[in-house]
Formats: sequence, C-alpha cells, structure tokens
Amino acid sequence: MIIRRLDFENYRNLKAGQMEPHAGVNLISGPNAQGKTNLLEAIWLFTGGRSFRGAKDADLVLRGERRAEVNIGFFCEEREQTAQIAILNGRRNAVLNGVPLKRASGLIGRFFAVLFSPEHLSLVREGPSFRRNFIDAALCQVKPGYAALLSRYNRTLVQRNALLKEIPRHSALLDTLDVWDERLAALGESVMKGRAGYLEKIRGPAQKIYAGISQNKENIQLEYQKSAEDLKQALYASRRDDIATGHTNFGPHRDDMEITIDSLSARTFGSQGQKRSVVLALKLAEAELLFRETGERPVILLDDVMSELDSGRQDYLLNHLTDCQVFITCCEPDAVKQLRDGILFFMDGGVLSKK
Ligand SMILES: Nc1ncnc2c1ncn2[C@@H]1O[C@H](COP(=O)(O)OP(=O)(O)OP(=O)(O)O)[C@@H](O)[C@H]1O
Repeated sequence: MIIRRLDFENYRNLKAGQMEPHAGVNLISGPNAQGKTNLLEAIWLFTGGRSFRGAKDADLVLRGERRAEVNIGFFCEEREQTAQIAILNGRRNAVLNGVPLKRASGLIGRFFAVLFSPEHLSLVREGPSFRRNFIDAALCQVKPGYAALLSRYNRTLVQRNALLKEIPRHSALLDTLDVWDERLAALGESVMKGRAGYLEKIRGPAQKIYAGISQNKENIQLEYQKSAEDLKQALYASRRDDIATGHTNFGPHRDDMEITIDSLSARTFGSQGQKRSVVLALKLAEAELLFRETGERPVILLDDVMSELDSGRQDYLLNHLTDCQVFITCCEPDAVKQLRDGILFFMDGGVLSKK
C-alpha cells in the first residue's frame, strides 16, 4: 500500500495543500501545534475508522468553514486507486475510485494503516483492558467473525451479571444460572482461543522488531494470561463470590497479556524508552500480520514517536523500516538529521512544505 499523492482542504488547521509522499519514509517535522498530527489523522480516516483522537466529525472541519475534503491517490491490490473523504454537516462521506460509498466505514478493508500515537503507551503503562483492547482490535481486522463473537460474549456477560444481581432477591432464579454459565463458557473459550492464537502469531515478529529497535540488546516476551484454565468450572466454583459481588469474576474480560523485557515486567520495571519501544514493536508486528493475512503492507503512521528514544532507536525507525511506507511526525530537530533516505517535510501553521 503506497500513497502516491494527497491533497487536503479545510481539514482542521490544514487550509489547503498537497504532498507527493516518498514510497519509504516521510518525516514531518515542526514545532508543537502546527498540524502534524492533523495530517496523520487525515490519512487514518481512509481506513474507514473514526478520528483516533476521539473527535466528532464536525470538529474535523476548519473552524469557520462548512466542508473539509481530503483526497488520496494510492497503489493497492496491484493497481492505482483514488479515494476521497469529505466532511459536511457533521457527516463523513467517502468516495472510492469515483464511486460514493454508503458509509465512510465502507473503506474498511480497502485501505490499511497501522498507527502509533502517544495514547497507545497505555498499552504498557495501564491496566489489562488496554492490552485486551489491542488484541481485540487487531483480531477484528484480520479474523472474520471475531467482532461478532466478542460482542455476543459481552452481551451474554451483561445478562449474566444482571442475573447475579437479581438472585439474592429471587432465589428461584439460581436455577437459570446453569444456562448462562454454559453459554458464557462456550463463547469465552472461543474468545480466549482467538486471542491466544493471535498472540502466538504476533510473538515472533514483535520479538524480532523489538530486538531491532534495541539493537539486539534486549528481548521481549509476550504471554497470554487466562483468568481461568477451565472457564466453565471456574464459573461454577465462583458462583457464591459472583452473586455476592454482582459480577462475573472469571472469563476473557479478566484476562491479560503479560509483557516482559529480559524477564522483567515491562509495566513495572520498563523505562520510558523501553515502554515506547514495546508499543512500537507490537504495532509494527501488527502491521506484519496484516501483511501476512491480506498480502498488503499497511501504511505506518507514527505520531510523535521520537521523544524518549535514544539515537540508536530513532535510527531504527527512520532508516530500517524499509518494507513499508511510513509517515513520522516529530518535533526534535536532531532526529531529522539522521534520516538517510526519504522526504523531509516541514509543517508550519497548517502549511506543509518540503525541506
Ligand atoms: N477544526 C479546527 N479548525 C482549526 N484549527 C484546528 C481545528 N482542530 C484543531 N485545530 C488546531 O490544530 C492545531 C493542532 O494541530 P496538531 O495536533 O496536528 O499539532 P502537532 O503539530 O501534531 O503538535 P504536537 O507536536 O504538539 O503534537 C491546534 O493549534 C488546534 O487549535
């Protein structure tokens, strides 16, 4: 997947401009608040997803204007293609190869990108839900039916929890718990199998990439941690606790992914740079898996990735991701000097220029 050209009009603070990116690395430098992230966000919208900053579509239009538009020409599935995103009246519309799509989400599966943004550091810094979400989001992209399975599991979990809260007041309802346990255990086992399987696949690429980032000085290990080995049995055994607390204490909603660097927990012992490197390795490994599943290498979007990384790690990102097209934003003037091949852009007040 290669973006050949991109133009924008009234997208956030990007008034009007265009770029012809390099097929390799595109480094977008500039001081804070100039529009670098806005540019990555505009590219991200072509995945069919919403703003990765949780913004409403209406907020994506330059203040005071009615309509925003972003166009790309890109090479995918061995042919040149075009796509357009337009935002009008708080709605995002998409056109693919001249054909208007019913919904902007119709672009899902037609344009692939993998994004690193500083918010993703929660994956290592925060609690298990961020790690579960990472695996779930990645699986939804590559495994047909996984999103539906997950939502069935979550719905069943909500229903079981509602029942647990009712049982103390209506003891006859205890008899119906068997049915819900059976259902939840079956769905839960499938979710856990899917996640553990994904981890098996991503482990090798993530280890290789992490070794590259750390210049072969460190190793990471990823392990899926189940809250229960036999879910049906665990649900049965914890009924008393579950009824007392009013929620289900075992299942994939309580699982985690343990990440260690040289056998020490990345969350507890990792430095800022190591944590950042772990998240990068996971994201780049996700891109590798997308390639294996779809045959397309996603565009890599790295927002504000350089800070906290030493020059060796920065060098890896700038000069060793040779298989895919990469867009990197950065504020560090020194990082820019390390770029060996690629194009250096400068963003100033929403105006993009080549350096
Ligand atoms: N709808 C909008 N209309 C006009 N300006 C906007 C709109 N949305 C955001 N902005 C402006 O865009 C700027 C932020 O741009 P962006 O987040 O891309 O910065 P950045 O260059 O990535 O900075 P940093 O290096 O700090 O991450 C802010 O000044 C903000 O006010």
